[in-house]
Amino acid sequence: MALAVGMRVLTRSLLRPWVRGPGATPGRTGPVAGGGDCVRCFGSPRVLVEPDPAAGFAVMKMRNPPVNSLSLEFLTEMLISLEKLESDKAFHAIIITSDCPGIFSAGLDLKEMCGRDPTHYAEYWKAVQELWLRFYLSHLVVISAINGVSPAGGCLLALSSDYRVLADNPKYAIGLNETLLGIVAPFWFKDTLVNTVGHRVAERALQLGLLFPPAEALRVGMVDQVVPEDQVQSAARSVLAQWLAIPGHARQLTKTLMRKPTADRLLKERDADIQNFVRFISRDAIQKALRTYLEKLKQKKS
Ligand SMILES: CCCCCCCCCCC/C=C/C(=O)SCCNC(=O)CCNC(=O)[C@H](O)C(C)(C)COP(=O)(O)OP(=O)(O)OC[C@H]1O[C@@H](n2cnc3c(N)ncnc32)[C@H](O)[C@@H]1OP(=O)(O)O
Repeated sequence: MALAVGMRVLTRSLLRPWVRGPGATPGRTGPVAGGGDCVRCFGSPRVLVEPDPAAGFAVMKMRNPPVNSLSLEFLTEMLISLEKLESDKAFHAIIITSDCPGIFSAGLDLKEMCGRDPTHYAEYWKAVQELWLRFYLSHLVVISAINGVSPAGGCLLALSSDYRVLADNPKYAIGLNETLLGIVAPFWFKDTLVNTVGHRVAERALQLGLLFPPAEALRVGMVDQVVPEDQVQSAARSVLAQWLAIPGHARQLTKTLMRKPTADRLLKERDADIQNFVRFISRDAIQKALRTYLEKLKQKKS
């Protein structure tokens, strides 16, 4: 409920054309982060959407610096952008990528899960569930152009797409590393991983909290392609052509056939999953583990 209200408010206030200033209207030319012009860009403070309706796709750029951590606001903005693209018949695909150098997404925002009250935890978890459900089941082709490190929730986001292209940089590790934080990946994170890499690889990766560098990620099937860093976006665009050449209804029904049983499990147990999360994350020991982890991240700098 709170998420629905939050989304309505954000839809009105944030989903505006990228063009700034008085009289800005959708469809005008405006500045793109990093220079150049962008025709018909739109978005919100944390999500820039560069549509190419003639080609049938849009690039969704995450820009929640410094690390694209998935805060409640950021999740909500991503959902709104996705919804907008899904409801426009001009779009058949999206490429999701990052605008933060070296980071695809640092995963769930630890500050949303630390030192807050149970109502907040419940609202946050509902938004995390929603993001996964919407991306995992989207009728659009979703390609991840992974141009940075992507632990935990960042990896989940990538795993929710239909195809993953990873930049070949040894720093760009990807995986569900929750156990390293002293927390547990919920069953739908686990199921998404199992569906991608198989049971044995997932079992080992989850227990050890493995973060796979590119060559390893490709070997175990966590990503579909590894390319030189400067070719991630072009490789994602190239592969999209293959996906878009398939009759849309057949591809969509097949995607649903493959993914619905996994999504249904969460849909059936959604409230219980929220309660589990709130109980788990509220435990003193878990709060302590998260605080220690955040502290370690800070100390790493000094
Ligand atoms: C019985 C079963 C019940 C199950 C119930 C459910 C249980 C809970 C499930 C929860 C699932 C959780 C999923 C997650 O996604 S948890 C998040 C995991 N993410 C990570 O481990 C990544 C942490 N970050 C890093 O490793 C590095 O920051 C990174 C490699 C991404 C970038 O390094 P870099 O050196 O470039 O940047 P800094 O480390 O200096 O970070 C810059 C600032 O950003 C802050 N930061 C980083 N990551 C996060 C984050 N995930 N959330 C919030 N904030 C983050 C970092 O602290 C720095 O902040 P300051 O500038 O203020 O110091």
